Amino acid sequence: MVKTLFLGPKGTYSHQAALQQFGNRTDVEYVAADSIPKCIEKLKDDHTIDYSVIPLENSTNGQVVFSYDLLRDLMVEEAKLTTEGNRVVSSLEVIGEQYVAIVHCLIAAQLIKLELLHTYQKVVLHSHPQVWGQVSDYLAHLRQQCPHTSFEKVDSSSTSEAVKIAVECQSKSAPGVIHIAIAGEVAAKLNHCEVLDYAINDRKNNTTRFLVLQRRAEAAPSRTPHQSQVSLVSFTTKHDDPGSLVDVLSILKTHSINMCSINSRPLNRGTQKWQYVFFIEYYYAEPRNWDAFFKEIGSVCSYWCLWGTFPRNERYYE
Ligand SMILES: O=C(O)C(=O)C[C@]1(C(=O)O)C=C[C@@H](O)C=C1
Repeated sequence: MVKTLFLGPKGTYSHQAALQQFGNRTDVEYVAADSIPKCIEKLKDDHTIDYSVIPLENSTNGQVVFSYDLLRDLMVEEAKLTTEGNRVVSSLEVIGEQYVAIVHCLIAAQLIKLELLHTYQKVVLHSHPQVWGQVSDYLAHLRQQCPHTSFEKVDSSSTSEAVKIAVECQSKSAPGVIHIAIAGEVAAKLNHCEVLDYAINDRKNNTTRFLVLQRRAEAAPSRTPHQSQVSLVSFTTKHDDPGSLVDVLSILKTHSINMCSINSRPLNRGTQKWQYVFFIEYYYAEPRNWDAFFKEIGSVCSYWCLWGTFPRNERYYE
């Protein structure tokens, strides 16, 4: 048996991503983690775990910063331990990606007509913080429909956990207060709840991208990427050098490598502010001189980490 971690409990979109990655295998045990950091920490430290699935970005409201910050912290932490020059050889590597269609629903313990929501004094909404930016227009409209109702948002560790919490809170709530979770339909079914409204995300093609990670195999063959593969690299520049970021990106251009994403997160190093870790992803059409490419990257970065090279999931193009 192999074990994969996902942000639980069952019924989360992360659970769906893990099922998509391993679903047709019969030798996989799905282990729910109660936070995104635990998905990384347990994979790193618990060698009975083989894989982990974490959300990375959403097509409506962008980066899942919790995950980017975990990769940043791991690179900074391991820069002190495992480097070849200024290349950080991280203990984890990315081996795949999954795309999950996000279809949010309004979910409650008991069925009520949406048009009666305005009769409540208070609506308490529960969901994962990444969700609020995916349903902001919908919630603004809902508030307009309920001018005398107060609304409160409560963050939870995941969408499916939000459903469980809404049910627990409802059983103890005062009259006139209703607890509603925003999650997927599977989470409603698993918790025997009612869907009050369906597909409430502001953008109907709302999709979240997930990364699949494993511990880096000690003697990992340095993967020379093949066509339609993607590489994820994080790096810090020599901040005070003018054009230091351009120096890194121009190496991609020199080697005719196409960057398909760039993100940054605060470096949070000591008391210095406004310094960043950059994350880039790239792919290319023909094989490259990777040794030369990596040598040049290393020459202009403070330190850098190749998180992995993995097949481009065809759902990227949908
Ligand atoms: O809470 C879940 O269901 C998750 O899988 C986490 C997560 C996220 O962190 O982005 C994944 C997809 C959605 O965008 C909402 C939440």
